[in-house]
Amino acid sequence: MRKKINTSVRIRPLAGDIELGNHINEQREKCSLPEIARTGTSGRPAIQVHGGSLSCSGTTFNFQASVITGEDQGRMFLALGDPVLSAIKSGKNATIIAYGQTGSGKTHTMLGPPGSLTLDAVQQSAPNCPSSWGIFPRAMFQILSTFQHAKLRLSCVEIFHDQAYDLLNSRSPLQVGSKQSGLKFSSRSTHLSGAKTVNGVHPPGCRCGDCWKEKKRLIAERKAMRERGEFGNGKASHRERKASTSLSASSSGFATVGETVTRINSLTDVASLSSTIEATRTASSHALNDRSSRSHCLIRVELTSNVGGSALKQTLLFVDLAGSERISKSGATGAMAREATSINSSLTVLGRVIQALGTGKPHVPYRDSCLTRLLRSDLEGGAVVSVCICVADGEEHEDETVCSLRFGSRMSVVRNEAREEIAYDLAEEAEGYREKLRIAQKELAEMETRGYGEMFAPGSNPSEIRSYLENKKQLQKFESQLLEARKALLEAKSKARRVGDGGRVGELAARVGELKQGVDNIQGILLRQRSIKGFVIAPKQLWVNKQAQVRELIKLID
Ligand SMILES: Nc1ncnc2c1ncn2[C@@H]1O[C@H](COP(=O)(O)OP(=O)(O)OP(=O)(O)O)[C@@H](O)[C@H]1O
Repeated sequence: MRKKINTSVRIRPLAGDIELGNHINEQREKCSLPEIARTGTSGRPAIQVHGGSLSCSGTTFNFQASVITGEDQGRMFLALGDPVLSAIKSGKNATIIAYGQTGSGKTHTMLGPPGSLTLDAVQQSAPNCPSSWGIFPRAMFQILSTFQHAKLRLSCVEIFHDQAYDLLNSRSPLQVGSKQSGLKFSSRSTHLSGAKTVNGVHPPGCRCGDCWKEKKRLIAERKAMRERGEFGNGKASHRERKASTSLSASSSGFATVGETVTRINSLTDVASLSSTIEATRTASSHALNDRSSRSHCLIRVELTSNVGGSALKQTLLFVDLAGSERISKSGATGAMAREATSINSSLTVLGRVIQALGTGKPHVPYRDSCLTRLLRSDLEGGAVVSVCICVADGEEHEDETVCSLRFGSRMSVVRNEAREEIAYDLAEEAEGYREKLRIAQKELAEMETRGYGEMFAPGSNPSEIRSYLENKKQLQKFESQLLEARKALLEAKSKARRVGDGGRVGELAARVGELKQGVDNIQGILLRQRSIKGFVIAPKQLWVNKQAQVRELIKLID
């Protein structure tokens, strides 16, 4: 049966309320909202809640939503997390999306306040879940205790300037592939025919006559190899390619390819991965938020359980969107203003997608942004979807609040039908993936011998090559040290808040600063080395795609 998307509204208390502590919000929840909210706050409240409806700036919204005010993360989880857990128990996938203007509390709701997802917090609240934690870690806490024999794996992707990055692998860029065509890549080469060659080698994606002939020859050779049985039977192989290498063969839409996937066995793993995400995700400070996320963050958890000897794979997706932002209010300039424009335009596309789904339009513009491409299968019935609209109370936010509530009201009329996932033989599936991996690795090696990977132009200075490779290694080392130092700083800050003593915070903050400087320096040197004409020849798109496919298959077999 097609069900409406479960919508909740979370009202971030006025700034004064947050500073004064929980007791104000407790009173506020018990009493009639507007009057009590006016006491002891720095701003004036703008949102009124009357039974099931909300009004702001003269506009009333009657969509059926649970309205949560105050700082209590447990109540928020009851409204949003519970439907998700029931979906998982009934064999379906689940998705939770946090939407709202910048600073309205999306990250607070989805993950928790800055620096709260630490090992220190886990130890202090054991055996319970830390009270400040948001929906994602709370859901993991529940799943770890309910599905004790299930295998849990997590990956995390951020979308920044419409490009996907792997947050568990130093923000390395990720390809987005179509699930229906076995995660084939949708990106097209932008190089035009007649592109200049560098020392006789053609640039990636070159479409000149010679490259076109070479491509045709490669295709013919691969076909011949398949017919000779080296890549398996031709017809079967074609069918296999048609069947998706993604999680579910029947699913439509797009997915990132080859991102890092990490096992979760305990709440400690959840805290450790969450602090990696917090330390790696792109964030900056502006007038409306000290730590504003500049990217959309998609945390995907894969749960594999044993059902009568077969494996049932389900996914939970937690989406913390970047906030819509009025540049005049946030005061963003330069790169930050460009980030805001990119965030706003991807949210506009999401709005158009929701509008089209809600009004039953035949065309839904999923392809217009990376975010909507990745959410497509979930919105189309791949998952039970819940949305949390985050709004910030206060007259100064009225316009943005009305916009967010409008989005919520459009979202609340969208109906989708989440299918139950089917259990299947995991060993048989892994066998199929192994065969595909063998073929993909062979093709990758073949491409490398033909010079499709990153390489140095013939005749390059050997000492320059050595220094370039050394710098690349050094960058990796510095990046992992920076991540560890950032995580240690989060832990130290959490401990300092608890015991009221700064301890090693200053020392660690200085270390983070030094390492960041080191990373920036090496990145600058590498950029200069890469820009020496004809020194490094960038890998061809075909090779990049094949490499991502190999990583994806390894991930699926694991
Ligand atoms: N309900 C709440 N109770 C207490 N504090 C809150 C609440 N919501 C948000 N905050 C605090 O407000 C600040 C901004 O919140 P947060 O960073 O989650 O906003 P955001 O919507 O994710 O912003 P952006 O889109 O800029 O990333 C944080 O310090 C957060 O802890």
